[in-house]
Amino acid sequence: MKITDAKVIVTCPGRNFVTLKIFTDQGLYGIGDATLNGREKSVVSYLEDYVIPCIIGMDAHRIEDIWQYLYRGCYWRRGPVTMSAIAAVDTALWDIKAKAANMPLYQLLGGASREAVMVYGHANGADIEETKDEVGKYIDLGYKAIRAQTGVPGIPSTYGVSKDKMYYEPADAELPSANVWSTTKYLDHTPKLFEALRNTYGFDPHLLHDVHHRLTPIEAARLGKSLEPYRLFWMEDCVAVDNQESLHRVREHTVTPLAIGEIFNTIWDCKTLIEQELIDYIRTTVVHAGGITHLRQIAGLAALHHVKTGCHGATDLSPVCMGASLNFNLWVPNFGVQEYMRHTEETDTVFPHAYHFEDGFLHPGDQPGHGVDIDENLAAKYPYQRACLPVNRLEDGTMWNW
Ligand SMILES: O=C(O)[C@@H](O)[C@@H](O)[C@H](O)[C@H](O)CO
Ligand SMILES: [Mg+2]
Repeated sequence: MKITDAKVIVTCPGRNFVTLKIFTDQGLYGIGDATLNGREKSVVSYLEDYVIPCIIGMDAHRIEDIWQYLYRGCYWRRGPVTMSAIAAVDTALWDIKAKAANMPLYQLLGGASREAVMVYGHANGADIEETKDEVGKYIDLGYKAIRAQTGVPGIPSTYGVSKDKMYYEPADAELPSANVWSTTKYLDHTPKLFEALRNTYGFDPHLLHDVHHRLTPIEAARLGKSLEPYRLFWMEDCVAVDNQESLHRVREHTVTPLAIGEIFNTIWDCKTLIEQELIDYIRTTVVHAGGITHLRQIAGLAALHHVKTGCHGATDLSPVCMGASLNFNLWVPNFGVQEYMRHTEETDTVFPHAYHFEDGFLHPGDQPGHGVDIDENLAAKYPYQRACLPVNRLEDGTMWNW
């Protein structure tokens, strides 16, 4: 089955999405997500100018070979732009292969290992009271796992807290908006949130929290220790892990489970953390980590070291990524949880999909392929709008991690 053509579709139904569509000589097509929040056009160019001309004429069934061709063949390996572009090709090809087999994609991976995929939602509020109410709303919706973020007194805006409760989108301006950060205030406040949540809702719901790369290892160790009585499902991105060995410091002090990896792109970015058993959940996802083909290898390495998957699933990952990820998650033996930040209604109509939510779980559906399509006419009504992720400074003006 030959690849006859491919095109990139950029649409902004509330936020930007980049989608690759690959056509074949058998009339089948497949789609893959190539969205890189705040840097979308670099992946568009990578695909249009370099990848698409190479893959036209190739055999669409040779997914592994095409992956290796794009990875080894570009010489400049790894990185978010390259790996998102490769992921889009890979996802579209798995979609095509599953359609050709007339099966949902998870059947090709090895079949379902579970009935459905546990997901976590995002509860957030300006203060502890509001966050408590929001967590309650997610419990009422049937969620078994909930991420909780709250505003910190004395800091004007905090990561993870938004007005649009269901559809949080941090890329909010043409130029990066400026946030202010205080580690001292955050470290004092956060345990109070989880104390309040456990006092109100007990220990049944899984509770998660995202630190978003803001602490040093010893500060992260202190936070992990102070959260131990509230038995979190995980503490995410507690430090910026450019220096991965530094995670030993956190591990030495706390048994709060750790999740890292949403900004990783290859198995090589995960290797130290997994092999040295410095994390409990790996956050790599289909779109930013080279597609199903590569994610499968990461999960295989993780399985050897008791590390479970916890795929990134913020709104900047399109429904196409979500569909592929759910097929992957239904199969992957060492599944942990899937993040599920809901897309807006406009986004959901641009990307008709077979996946559905029920009682805290998502199922990918049983449509042939990954079960997600794109309505190109509708997509064309929402042109690209430049949007950047924020930057973050300490109270004295020093540049910090957002
Ligand atoms: O855990 C998460 O979902 C995040 O850390 C994201 O909200 C992240 O900030 C965005 O994906 C950035 O585009
Ligand atoms: Mg995160």
